[in-house]
Amino acid sequence: MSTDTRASVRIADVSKVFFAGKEPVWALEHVSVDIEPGSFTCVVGPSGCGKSTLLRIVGGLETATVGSVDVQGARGKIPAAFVFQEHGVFPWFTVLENIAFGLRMTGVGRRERLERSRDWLERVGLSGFGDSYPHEVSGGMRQRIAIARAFATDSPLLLMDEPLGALDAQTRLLMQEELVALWEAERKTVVMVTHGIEEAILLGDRVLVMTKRPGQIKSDITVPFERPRTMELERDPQFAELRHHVWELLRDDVRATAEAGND
Ligand SMILES: Nc1ncnc2c1ncn2[C@@H]1O[C@H](COP(=O)(O)OP(=O)(O)OP(=O)(O)O)[C@@H](O)[C@H]1O
Repeated sequence: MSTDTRASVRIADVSKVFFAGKEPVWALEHVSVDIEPGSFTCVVGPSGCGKSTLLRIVGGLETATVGSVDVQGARGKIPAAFVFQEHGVFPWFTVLENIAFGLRMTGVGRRERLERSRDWLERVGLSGFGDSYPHEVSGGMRQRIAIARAFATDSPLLLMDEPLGALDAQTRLLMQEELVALWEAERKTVVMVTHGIEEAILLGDRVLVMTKRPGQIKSDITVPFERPRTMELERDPQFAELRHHVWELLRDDVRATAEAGND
């Protein structure tokens, strides 16, 4: 494995304020996290606590008001590849062209682009759909395209914002297993925002639990389960215990957020 596939992230005392309406909105306050190369970090927290903002700051789509983010090892042209919940694929490109898009942006030649994209097409189970357009495939398949595109780039850092959030419950379960297997084969550095506690524990090496807004890191949990992991893990009593622990950490802040009507 080349060292290109690994990136580390140092988030140092990051705070973020938005000035959009009458009042400034503090989205994040004093967030410090070190992310190890090749690790899978999941971020959970109440709605509107600043999870996406944190991810966007790490990926350079937003700037921190205070503090800094340092990404090491991201030497390619695309320092971080994003996967969003929806609208992550271009409707005017075929499935194969969508996967190849990230490679095109990094200047990979046509032949290699096609080769790598076809490989990824197969790895995400879409071999027969290379020439289809996104509207011709299911929502689950569209997310597979977005995930394949992110993995196919040379970016050593993948930032995923609720990548499975728009899928129906059963497709989501299947995709969780697929995602964990893909990642275990690649070991890129991943930071993933999710509302799913089970998902975070199944996929992550580590779960960062955030407080309500302004988001702070309330707890930094190391997930103790061996890899490779499958859904079977959910039957482990230790899994249930950890899920309960994370929910206990979240419950009051989730309730307070809901009662305040924050989104
Ligand atoms: N560009 C922006 N301008 C103004 N306010 C913003 C902007 N982006 C985010 N916010 C506000 O910052 C806060 C944090 O938003 P963010 O989307 O990061 O939360 P989140 O935890 O990802 O939410 P959710 O779980 O609901 O997706 C929210 O109150 C949001 O309204």
